[in-house]
Amino acid sequence: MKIDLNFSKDIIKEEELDSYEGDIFSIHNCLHSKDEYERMPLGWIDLPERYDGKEIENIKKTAYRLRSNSQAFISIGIGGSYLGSRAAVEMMQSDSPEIYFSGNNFSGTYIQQIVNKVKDKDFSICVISKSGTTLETAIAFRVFRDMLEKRYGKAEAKDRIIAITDKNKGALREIANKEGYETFEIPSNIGGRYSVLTPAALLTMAVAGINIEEVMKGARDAYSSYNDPKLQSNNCYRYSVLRNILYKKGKHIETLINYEPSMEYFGKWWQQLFGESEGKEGKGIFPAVLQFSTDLHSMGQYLQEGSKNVFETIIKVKNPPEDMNIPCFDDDIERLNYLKDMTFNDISNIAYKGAMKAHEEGGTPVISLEIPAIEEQCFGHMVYFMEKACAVSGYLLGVNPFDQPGVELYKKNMHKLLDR
Ligand SMILES: O=P(O)(O)OC[C@H]1O[C@](O)(CO)[C@@H](O)[C@@H]1O
Repeated sequence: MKIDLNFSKDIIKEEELDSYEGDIFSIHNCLHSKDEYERMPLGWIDLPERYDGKEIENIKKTAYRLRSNSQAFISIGIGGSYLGSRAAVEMMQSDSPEIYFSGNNFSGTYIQQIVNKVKDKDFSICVISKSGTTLETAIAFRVFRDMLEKRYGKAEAKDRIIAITDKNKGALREIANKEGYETFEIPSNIGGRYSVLTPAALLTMAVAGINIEEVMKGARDAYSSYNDPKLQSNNCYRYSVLRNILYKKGKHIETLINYEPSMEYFGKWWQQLFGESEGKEGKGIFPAVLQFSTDLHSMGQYLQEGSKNVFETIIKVKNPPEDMNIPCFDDDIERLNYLKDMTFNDISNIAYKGAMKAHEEGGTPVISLEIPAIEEQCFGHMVYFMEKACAVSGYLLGVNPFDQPGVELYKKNMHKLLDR
């Protein structure tokens, strides 16, 4: 598969893109060099090529067991230990068990609601934290671990708890070793927001019935498609360059727009990926997520006539999984029978074209990415496309796209206030 990329040609000229050829060539060689691989957490870059097939088999086995003994499954984690799996589940889950996500906020209401939902069901959990110390995750884990132990006794509860964390470090690794939980590893050279193609997200996906081998196949396909140092033929690098050109033209906000509601969490995953990677040293594009046509009726006003510091990146799905005809009635009071030969997706396409034209005319540049379908291979491909585009964007901007020093400050303040 491939991601097709188009952009507003009257706002960005091909020559502007071409002028980045040399920079891209150097960044490509740097990212793929042995030195950089040893210096930076770049384990994700060749992961689709070298991943451990045995581990995928083990994930599938564990997922099979959990799917057969659980009506509900709770995936506990935040940020990179949450958003990728939720994105996949919302896009592709088709059957049971019910999947809940916890440990991603401090809301007492939210956690109580999940407790209420699973209290009369057989359930199991996985707790995901690379550092093993994230407070949101750790306290939610306490709640559900306690519930499981009270319900099933310690021995059976143990078989319903999976811990996904660093190989050696952190409190979660310590607990898992002490209690004898089954564990999977988040490789130390892959940061949280780049960890979708590791057990961090793959286990939850597999429990949701998603074919993780196909996800990896899509990522492998993307790995070879975007392993080309030539800017002209590499859509992933072209996307990074377009963003950089627009940033330099004063477009400091990028909105990722989906027309499929099931892709909302893919947008949120993308938002963390780019926000945490680029937003530092007083630099970076602010990533925002919009859902069309819903938000055309609210934020569409801003995009059309508001400050001219925004650009749009639209993800268009060529063949959405479902469609429906527009119903036709004899009396036709609302005068809608003229749509009789159309489907919902036909109208969505027309809304897409109409909004894109209007926004471009209003001075908001549009990059459009087209994917063939919402399915496993496309998901894996898109994840890899965005991860690599994000790393290249960070290098173009001159920031380290793999750290997040700003997030640590919030944690420090919170712990001080909690009197730890
Ligand atoms: O997997 P962990 O260590 O719990 O971290 C979760 C998330 O928290 C952050 O560190 C931010 O606090 C993200 O970078 C990360 O994805």
